[in-house]
Amino acid sequence: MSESHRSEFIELRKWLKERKFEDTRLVPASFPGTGRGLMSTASLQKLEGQVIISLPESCLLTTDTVIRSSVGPYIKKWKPPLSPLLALCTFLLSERHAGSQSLWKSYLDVLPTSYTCPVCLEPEVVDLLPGPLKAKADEQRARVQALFAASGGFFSTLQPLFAESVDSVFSYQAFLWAWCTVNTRAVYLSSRRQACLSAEPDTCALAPFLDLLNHSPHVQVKAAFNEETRCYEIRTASRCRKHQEVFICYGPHDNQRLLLEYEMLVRHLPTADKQVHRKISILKDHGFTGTTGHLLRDGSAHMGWPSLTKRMLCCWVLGAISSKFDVWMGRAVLEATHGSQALVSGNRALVSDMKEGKVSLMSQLSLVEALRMEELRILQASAEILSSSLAPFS
Ligand SMILES: C[S@@+](CC[C@H](N)C(=O)[O-])C[C@H]1O[C@@H](n2cnc3c(N)ncnc32)[C@H](O)[C@@H]1O
Repeated sequence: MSESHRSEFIELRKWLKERKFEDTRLVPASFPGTGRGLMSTASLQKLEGQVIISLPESCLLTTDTVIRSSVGPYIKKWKPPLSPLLALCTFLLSERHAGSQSLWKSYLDVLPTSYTCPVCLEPEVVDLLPGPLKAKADEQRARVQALFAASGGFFSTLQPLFAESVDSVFSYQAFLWAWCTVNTRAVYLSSRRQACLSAEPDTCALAPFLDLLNHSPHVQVKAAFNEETRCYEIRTASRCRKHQEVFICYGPHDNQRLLLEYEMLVRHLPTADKQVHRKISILKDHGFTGTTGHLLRDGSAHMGWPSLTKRMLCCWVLGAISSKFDVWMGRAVLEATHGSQALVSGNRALVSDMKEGKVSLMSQLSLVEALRMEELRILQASAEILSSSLAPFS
């Protein structure tokens, strides 16, 4: 359903037009599976390298924008220098506080008000995440908390800019919102270097409107800043029909997207595999040490949440069963896969029970439930593949 009639999107269009961006081929819309995204109003034919969106430099929010703004002089003075990420977060919070006075109001008004990034989840929800994701969530939370704690001194220097206490403008909750905004929405720009910022890579830019594009692993895109047109351009090699959602591919760096990648690995199992030895060596790198006993111990339910990576790599190896080694490894992994399915089903049931008791955590628990469902489907698919691969040997 198109959302272009909503007042915030009408304002955003005006704002973009003032900055020389006009595009009638893409409109904001809400989709049943992916939520808010961009819909094509015309058929986008498969044309190698066709530009689907071209956003002028003036619309991009980069550290240049930050340095030129009211917080710029404070950033320039602060030692040791701020990281580019902290500079962007500071700007977002300062502009959000400025409200209707902000030049970026039209963009800020369409940003999500809350996020379900692992760092925002309640600890009791994080505990329900699959093991590897929980470890990443814990690490991410520690990193963000440390960054916030280390930034208090700088935030206090900004007091002359605000009528209210900087503690409320730059509260931890506000900081989390800004951090998640940058982390979930920024596009990659080739590195620049601001003399007044730390040497960490300065590669993030917020790209209003363009950042409404959702991810699909099934499309091929190229995204880059075009030095000639001075626009950030996305080119696609994928077809999109009229009134359908237009996707881009965010790449391999997004945690949740990694699950989707595993699914693709299952679907694209090779029928004949010439690289089985190489794959076995990869398996070993991932903890399968090469004897049945080790494999069972490592891959069975005893270890809690067996890593999906290991399981998927096993399936990959078993795309061609060429030796006895493959057969016993396959059987052991199949057994472990069945054990994991039971564990994942149990965890999912636990999440469903919790949802009934904790209405306030509903959206967070729904996310965990979706992840667990995904995990279950992957395990079921793995078990099916393994069973059929092993059938000739039983
Ligand atoms: C760059 S924004 C894309 C626009 C976003 N949906 C919005 O409403 O502002 C990235 C965020 O969109 C959501 N997203 C992107 N691709 C998705 C997908 N395929 N399915 C569900 N949510 C998706 C995730 O919350 C992600 O953090």
